[in-house]
Amino acid sequence: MVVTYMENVFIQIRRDLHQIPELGFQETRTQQYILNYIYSLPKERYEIQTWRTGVLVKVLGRNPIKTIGYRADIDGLPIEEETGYSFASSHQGMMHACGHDLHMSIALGVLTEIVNCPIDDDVVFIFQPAEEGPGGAQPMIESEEFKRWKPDLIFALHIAPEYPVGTIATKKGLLFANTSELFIDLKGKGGHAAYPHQTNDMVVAASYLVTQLQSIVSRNVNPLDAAVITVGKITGGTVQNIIAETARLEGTIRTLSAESMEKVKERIEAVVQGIQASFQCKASIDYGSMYYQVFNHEELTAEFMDFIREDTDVQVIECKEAMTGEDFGYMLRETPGFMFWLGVESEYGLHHAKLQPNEAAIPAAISLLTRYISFKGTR
Ligand SMILES: CC(=O)N[C@@H](CCC[C@H](N)C(=O)O)C(=O)O
Repeated sequence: MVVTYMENVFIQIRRDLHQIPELGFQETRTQQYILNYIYSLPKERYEIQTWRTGVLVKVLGRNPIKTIGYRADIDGLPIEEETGYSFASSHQGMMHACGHDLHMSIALGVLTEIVNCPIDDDVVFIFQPAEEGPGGAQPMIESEEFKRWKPDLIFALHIAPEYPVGTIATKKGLLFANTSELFIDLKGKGGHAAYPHQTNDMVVAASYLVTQLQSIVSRNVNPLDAAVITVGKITGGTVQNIIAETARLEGTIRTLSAESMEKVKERIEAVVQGIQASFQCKASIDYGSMYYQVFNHEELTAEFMDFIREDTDVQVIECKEAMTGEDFGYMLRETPGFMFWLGVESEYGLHHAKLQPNEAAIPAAISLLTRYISFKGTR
């Protein structure tokens, strides 16, 4: 494959951004990088606004009737990178392990193409903070800056390590699950490791709790209506010979339906009450941030899939829904549009310290999305 100068630019941008991952609402260096790049483009072709650590750019159409929205998320994850890249994260304990570095570089590539070759309609590029948490989409939608340029249709992509480069996967209707974070704090009575009868051990209570939580999905949720409870982190205790007075579970709940989310939460509360009674401890539950499901607009999704089938050499796959969460669901609740997976073929998956997306997906996506936006926004 011949890599052109332009392709190299956006691969380099991905690498630059990969080195500076920042957590939700702390993306100040990322924001500055995006702003600096956009300021290098011809100024008469676009308008720009910032919102917290996000950026909104309106590329002005020649004769606009509608506004097309394209959203890219910009935050990283609290993971210590293990890729061995020469351009690995320079921020200790943080990594772009969910591909938002590619999301940003692709969006900047499409933005550049549309600036250089304007279409009829306006296109708003939304660089949104805090997708991984605590959720930037909902407060961004409520902002004056977003309302000022509210799109008439909107789309977003997410990289997919399991699909080859040159593949798009999506479906009409439900694509991603409803999510809720889950934090459970346990407080018992600590003490000497040799005197367990004088204590209420929160390491033991937390262990029982994790095990009991597993029975909710297998025994309380209709097996045809999928759900997930994952406890991703447990902390508790201080040292090997002291019985732990406190423990904390951090996790996430995923359900395909809103009803199952209610049911799962009811059952978690009941199980936690049982733990309080059996271990004579106090427990508190905090659901953190919740994301609304990603539900793709029927006609726009079908049109996008047909566009790919007819107009490009990219392969389109009709995929199943996934238990991933995305706060882009809030944008789709307000504005018709869709989300899709972009194949980047990596041996290691999303949220893995060795995620290594194939960068050939960057120019391919820039080309495809530029053509799609031109098709939607040119009369
Ligand atoms: C695409 C993706 O991986 N999204 C995240 C969204 C996280 C939502 C929230 N922090 C939670 O954990 O519930 C995901 O983990 O699916």
